[in-house]
Amino acid sequence: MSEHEHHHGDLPEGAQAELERLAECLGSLHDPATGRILDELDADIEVGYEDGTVLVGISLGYPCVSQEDDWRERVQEACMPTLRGGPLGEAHLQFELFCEIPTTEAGDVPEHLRGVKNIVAVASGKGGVGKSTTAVNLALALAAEGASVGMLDADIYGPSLPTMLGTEGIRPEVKEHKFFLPVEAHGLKTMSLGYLLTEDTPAVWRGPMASGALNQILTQTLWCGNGEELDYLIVDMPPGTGDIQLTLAQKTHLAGAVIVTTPQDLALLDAIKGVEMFRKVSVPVLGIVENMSLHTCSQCGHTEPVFGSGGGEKIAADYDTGLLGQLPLAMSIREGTDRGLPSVIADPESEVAESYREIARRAAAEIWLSTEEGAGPAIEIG
Ligand SMILES: Nc1ncnc2c1ncn2[C@@H]1O[C@H](COP(=O)(O)OP(=O)(O)OP(=O)(O)O)[C@@H](O)[C@H]1O
Repeated sequence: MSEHEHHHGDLPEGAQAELERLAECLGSLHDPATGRILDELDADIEVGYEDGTVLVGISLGYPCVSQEDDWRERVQEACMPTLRGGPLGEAHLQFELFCEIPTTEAGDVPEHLRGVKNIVAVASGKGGVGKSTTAVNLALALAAEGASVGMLDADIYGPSLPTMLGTEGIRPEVKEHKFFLPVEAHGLKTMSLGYLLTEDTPAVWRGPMASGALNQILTQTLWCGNGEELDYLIVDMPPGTGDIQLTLAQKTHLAGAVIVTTPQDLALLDAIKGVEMFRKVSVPVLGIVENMSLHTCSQCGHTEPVFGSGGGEKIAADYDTGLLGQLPLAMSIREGTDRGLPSVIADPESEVAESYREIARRAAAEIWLSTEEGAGPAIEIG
């Protein structure tokens, strides 16, 4: 992410006070991902003046490049009434949005995880609810919003990442006889048990071998070489809330967890177990994603809640967490992951892709809130 520039210029008379008023107006802008105003956030607001141009910069703690035009419009709207008729009334307004991704402090970070700023688990109480599909689209959406992202497929029962990203058959390179190098795909750094287990691995061996192999890829994947950083590492957890999941949650120094559920009652009960599991190990639950919540008939366009409605919202309220978003049961979502092109990259302009990006911004904004609680905004004028 780019560094802030500092702007100085010869200020017309009365301009300093004008810039201060502008900064004040900007502080009351609403941030859609957190639902708070900038004054309540640890957002940096910079207001400057140079050669007939008023320069405004806002820096947020989650990736959101797709939102720059929207912010520009709102900044213009907020500033114009103040500027009009004042000493800077003739000035142009130039706006830039910055994203500065915070780091979740994780105590003693092992060598292979150094440089990974935030590890996020995507979990579900039971299998088949679309956890892996959500995880891969979330990872791609964070990357589309400007973050550097890795994805670890820790689903020992059915590693699906290679299929979802079209990387089947690739074997990770090994560095210094010690580390696996992640496999790059669609801008993500990825690692999966699927790269290590072959089709010939006998089914009876899969369980025990898989947990050994999982331990190996957890401790031996070199996510960041040469001083690079990774903003987010998304971990696709094995489904369920048993010992494996609990150990994994404890071992991976998580910044937070996203729980995926369908609106069916049973899946919801399982989702509650998921929320409780992460609470037990003090991992913040970033929110709930309700998957397959509506079905749009491809024939007539009619939309209906096949598995019931409002469930995700209810757990979110009952368990003091947020509903990050809802995804419809859509053929395009399944087809995308089946052919190695998840919705976010197959059709970035689609409503589904926008839903995933919104979920990504909200989840990342929750991490920002949990790392910066109570810090307050920094305002620079000059
Ligand atoms: N919103 C959706 N609409 C249509 N199909 C979906 C949707 N979400 C997921 N699917 C499909 O449902 C199937 C199961 O999804 P996925 O593998 O993501 O679930 P999972 O919860 O990770 O399962 P597992 O427990 O096997 O790991 C896949 O074929 C996937 O393409």
